[in-house]
Amino acid sequence: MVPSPDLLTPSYDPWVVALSYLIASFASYTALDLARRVRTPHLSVARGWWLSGTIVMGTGIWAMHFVGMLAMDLPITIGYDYAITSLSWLAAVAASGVALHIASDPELSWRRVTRGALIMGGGICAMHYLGMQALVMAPPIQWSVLWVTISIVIAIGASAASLLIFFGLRKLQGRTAVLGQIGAALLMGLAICGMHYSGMAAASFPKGAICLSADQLGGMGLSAVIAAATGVLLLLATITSMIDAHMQTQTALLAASLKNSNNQLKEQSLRDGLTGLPNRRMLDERLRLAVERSERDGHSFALLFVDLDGFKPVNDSFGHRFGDDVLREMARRLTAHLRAIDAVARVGGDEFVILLDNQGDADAIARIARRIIDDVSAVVRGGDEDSPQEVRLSCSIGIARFPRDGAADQLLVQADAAMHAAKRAGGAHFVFYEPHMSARAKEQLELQRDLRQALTRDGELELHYQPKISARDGSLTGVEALTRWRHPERGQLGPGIFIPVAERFGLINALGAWVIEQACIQAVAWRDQGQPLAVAVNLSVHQLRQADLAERTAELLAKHGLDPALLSFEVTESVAMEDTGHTLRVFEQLGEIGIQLSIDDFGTGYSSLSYLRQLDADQLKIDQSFVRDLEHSADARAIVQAVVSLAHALGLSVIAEGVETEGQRDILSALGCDELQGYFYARPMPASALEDWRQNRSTPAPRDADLPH
Ligand SMILES: Nc1nc2c(ncn2[C@@H]2O[C@H](COP(=O)(O)O[C@H]3[C@@H](O)[C@H](n4cnc5c(=O)[nH]c(N)nc54)O[C@@H]3COP(=O)(O)O)[C@@H](O)[C@H]2O)c(=O)[nH]1
Repeated sequence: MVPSPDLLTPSYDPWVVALSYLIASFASYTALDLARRVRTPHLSVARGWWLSGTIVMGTGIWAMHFVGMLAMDLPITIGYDYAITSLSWLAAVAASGVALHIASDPELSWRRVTRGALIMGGGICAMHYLGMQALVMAPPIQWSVLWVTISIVIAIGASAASLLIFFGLRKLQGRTAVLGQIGAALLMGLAICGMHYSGMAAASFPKGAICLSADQLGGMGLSAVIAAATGVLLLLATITSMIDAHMQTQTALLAASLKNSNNQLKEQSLRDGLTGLPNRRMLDERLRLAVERSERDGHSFALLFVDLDGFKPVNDSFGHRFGDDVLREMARRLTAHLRAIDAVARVGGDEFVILLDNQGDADAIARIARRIIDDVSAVVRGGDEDSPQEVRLSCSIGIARFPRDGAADQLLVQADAAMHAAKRAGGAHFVFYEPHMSARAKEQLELQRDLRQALTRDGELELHYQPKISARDGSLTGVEALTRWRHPERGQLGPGIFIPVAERFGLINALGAWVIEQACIQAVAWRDQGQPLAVAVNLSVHQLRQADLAERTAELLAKHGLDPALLSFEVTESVAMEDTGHTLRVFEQLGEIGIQLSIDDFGTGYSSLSYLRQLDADQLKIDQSFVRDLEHSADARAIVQAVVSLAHALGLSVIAEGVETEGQRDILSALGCDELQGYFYARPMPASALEDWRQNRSTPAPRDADLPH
């Protein structure tokens, strides 16, 4: 522009211009940072960030304007009207508030960009030209329409660009996001300054003009206000970064603790709760890796199946707490023999499997097996000071080697078969697997293969139901679901045959889940027929050890819309007494979702009274061995009497199983049993037969197919 002789010619201090650009960029950076956080799902937090962002951005644009004004040097003293200056600040803040609100929307449409840019650009212009109005000049400032238009276009264009940049930045992560944000802030600073200085170019000050507001905000006062505004910006930026650092630490802590919990859960699902040793699942994984390594490197490895001799009597006579101590001690002794590459897992009550990796030498394996037997045979001391206890156990070991003894999936069965051979030889002994031991192993393998298939097919597995009868009035109180397997070649098989196979080969949880779901479906069907009947399901120890048993059960109940009062679980006494801490927790969780719990085969194990009291059970089921002897043995009657009194004292009901005769029924009723179950009333039968039986209680129930046991 050519200077006009009628106009005052302002000059600009380049350092202050640069400072105005820095302030605009800094405000943009802080505002972008705060705006990013407005998108948090927490409403109150989002509002906080929005308010801070609004103030920072508005104040930043405003401060930039006045620093820009400070950069201008006119040959007269100038000052700004207080009220209009405050209004200009408000205009900047309001425009920023609207812009941030738009920026926090999840989607940015062109309509929104246009609206946002118009409001924000309009707000900036309002701030700028109000700010210029605060400079009350006589004669007034002359305006160039062209430059005013250019400044408005720049303001709106810069606002649109800011919104687009802001949305673009959302997709960036980490360092790239920070660099992107710095770039965007520098660009926005340039746009804001561009608007300001083109707006200034639009203003001309006539020669001889005086500033009527010279006595108001100007000179040191203006500098102080700008310094304060910039201070607010800095303060907010510092607070933001402190909060951010805190949040990042919190997030990192949370992520670490989540990872930790996940690892713990994963670890727990692979470990036996009582001994802390790997469980069957983890053993399978170790085996898979050992086979892979062996096939790749040509190494051999050995699997030792270790079964404690005489553990059950110890457990029965000394109690489960001592039994648990013994198992933990045995786990420790077995582990002591291992190298880092080996593994020992607990696969059953008193059964352990040792994997000796990279070891195929029969002599070396035999030496290790001998040492294990010697160690296991050392005395175990336990109990408390008042009643110290000590026992001496031994163990039988079966050994199978890979690849010498055949396919990887048969190894465990072969080691098991060899272990049984060691037992037959009197125990405290180890035996290497020989092919002639395979008959049982082969049968077990075939059964597990067939059972795996049966679980995926319809119709081979089915539930039979055995009625439970009220001892008081003979009414039907519920049924026990008992699984049957219609094997395509072997005919009907009883659970005594296939449940142990399912347990040994890791199929029991799938089978157990199938049983619970079928029981739910049947209970719903009976309920819908208007004849609701509570169904009791037997739980295996492996199911009880599932960390999410209660959760899965609740899901099944919800899926089928079944009232938990129509489903109950039976857990044998010996299982319930093992790993008591865990059992207590699971019983509590199941109780919380409304599942009734019965302690099955009661009297065959060794239950501590205090533990029984803590257990959240509802019923004791007297084992059929006591019922069998009732009519001839005063001891059996005394035991049943004691169990009934104990149960009732603990608030539990009592059911007797295996009732086969009228005499047994009468004695059990007289002794105070609440419910009775047995062939005297009915054998387990399919659901359809049970419906007939129900309708005609006088007709003898159909016989359960003869099952091989
Ligand atoms: N984990 C799971 N265990 C299950 C499941 N289904 C069954 N089982 C358990 O298998 C064991 C054998 O069961 P089963 O061969 O079905 O025998 C049951 C009855 O048929 C039998 N019974 C019933 N009344 C009498 C009788 O008067 N005399 C007599 N000699 N036997 C009788 O008793 C068995 C029921 O026992 P219990 O469970 O203790 O009530 C057995 O331990 C089942 O628990 C399954 O799905 N999962």
